Amino acid sequence: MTARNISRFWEWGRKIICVGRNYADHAKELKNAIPTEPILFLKPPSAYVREGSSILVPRYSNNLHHEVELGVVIGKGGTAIPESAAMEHVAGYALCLDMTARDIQDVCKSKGLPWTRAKAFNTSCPVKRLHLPDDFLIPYLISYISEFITLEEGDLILTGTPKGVSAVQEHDQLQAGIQDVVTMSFRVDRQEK
Ligand SMILES: CC(=O)CC(=O)C(=O)O
Ligand SMILES: [Mg+2]
Repeated sequence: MTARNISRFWEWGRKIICVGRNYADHAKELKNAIPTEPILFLKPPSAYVREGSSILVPRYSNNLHHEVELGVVIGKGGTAIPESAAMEHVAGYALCLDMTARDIQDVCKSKGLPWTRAKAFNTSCPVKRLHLPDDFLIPYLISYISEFITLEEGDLILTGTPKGVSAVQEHDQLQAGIQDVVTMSFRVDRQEK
C-alpha cells in the first residue's frame, strides 16, 4: 500500500515530531554541540496554525524566535520502517515554522528540563502545504523516528532549521518561504488569556 493523498487529512493534523540541530550551521549559530544522532521533541496538534490566524506570543515569553523548516507529512503509518521503504510513507510536504520561546528554552537547557513550554505552546507550528521533489535526508529520519515512535497517517515531521533564526515581535507580519516555491504570511499577536 502506498501513502494516501495529502489532501485527505491535511485539515486535521496529528502529532508533530520535530528534529533539532539537524544542520551544523544552526547548532553553531546557537553555540550548541553538533549531535551524533537527531534530537527529537514533540508538538501537540494544538500547535498547528494556518494562514488567516495569528501566531500568539505566549504570555510568559519576551523572546519569541522563528525557525523556518521543511515539514514531511506522513500518509501511511508504520513502526520500524526501513530506509528503503520510507518514501512510501510520505504523502507530501509543508513549509513550517518551529516557533520557539528562546528565553524559556535557554532556562530549560540550563536546568536540563524538557523544552515543552518553549516549543509546544498553542500556535507554535504555522504551516502551509508545499509541492517538492523528494529529499535524500528524509528516509533516514523516517526510519530513525519510527524505531521508537509509531508514525500515523497525518503526522508531521519537522526536519530542523538551517541557520538564520531571529526574534519576532507582536504586531509583526511574518513572511516565510522557499525562494520561487512557496511563501506564507502570519500576523503575530500576544496571547490574551
Ligand atoms: C536549538 C533548537 O531550537 C533546535 C531546533 O528546533 C532546530 O530546528 O534545530
Ligand atoms: Mg526547529
